[in-house]
Amino acid sequence: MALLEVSGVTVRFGGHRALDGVALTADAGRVTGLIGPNGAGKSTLFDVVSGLRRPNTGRVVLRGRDVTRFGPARRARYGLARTFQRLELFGRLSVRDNLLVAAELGAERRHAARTATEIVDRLGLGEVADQPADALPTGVARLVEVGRALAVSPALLLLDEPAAGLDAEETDRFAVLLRALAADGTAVVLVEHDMALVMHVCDDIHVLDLGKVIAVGPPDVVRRDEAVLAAYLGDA
Ligand SMILES: Nc1ncnc2c1ncn2[C@@H]1O[C@H](COP(=O)(O)OP(=O)(O)OP(=O)(O)O)[C@@H](O)[C@H]1O
Repeated sequence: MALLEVSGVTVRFGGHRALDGVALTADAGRVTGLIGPNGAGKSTLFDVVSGLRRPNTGRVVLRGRDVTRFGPARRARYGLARTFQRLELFGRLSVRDNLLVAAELGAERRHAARTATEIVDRLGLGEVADQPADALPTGVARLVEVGRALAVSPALLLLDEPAAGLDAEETDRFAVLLRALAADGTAVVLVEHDMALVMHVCDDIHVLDLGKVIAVGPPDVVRRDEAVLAAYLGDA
């Protein structure tokens, strides 16, 4: 059984179907890409999976449990964590304290300080650990945002455009981190516009266009799919 199984999800905003019968699965130990042109419905699907938006139809099953009616906090207790496109850091708190606050929400809150230190090391944030978050360049702030999600040791990690603002070297390091997280058994779902990164790190990719899944498969298959090429050319 997949760690995350989304089926038949429809979300309507007035007369507009932002999602239309969407299915998505994500497995432990794999990086699953979720791509598509602007407005395809990626963030809306993340909102449905994380419990911020109730779908009009469809189900979200996490670790075998139907969580469709659960709110975000209850889903977090089932092992779900996410990052947002818009950064959600506490600007005046240091990087370490941002991580600490997040770690104190997790099951291992007694070891929060140790967890924060481990994440500082893992993400290479040592030099900025004592700086306030609002003094950070965007790329580094995004890494801290990922660190906050990691602080609760999630089974399912949803990342919404985590590489936006990273330079080439930071992106390479980030790719290594994503593969390491998967190797540790995390199910990672990645929404990302950096296609080179997506094609490099993902095991499987779901492609959304205008609220529908138009292709699913490994990178080599998806990148040659005619419907996918047409959707992206239409966006250009
Ligand atoms: N709160 C809302 N009210 C009305 N329409 C919305 C709302 N949120 C999203 N939409 C619409 O739903 C569609 C899907 O939006 P969504 O943000 O999920 O796309 P996306 O794939 O994440 O796009 P991007 O890559 O630009 O972030 C778009 O047409 C968008 O305008």
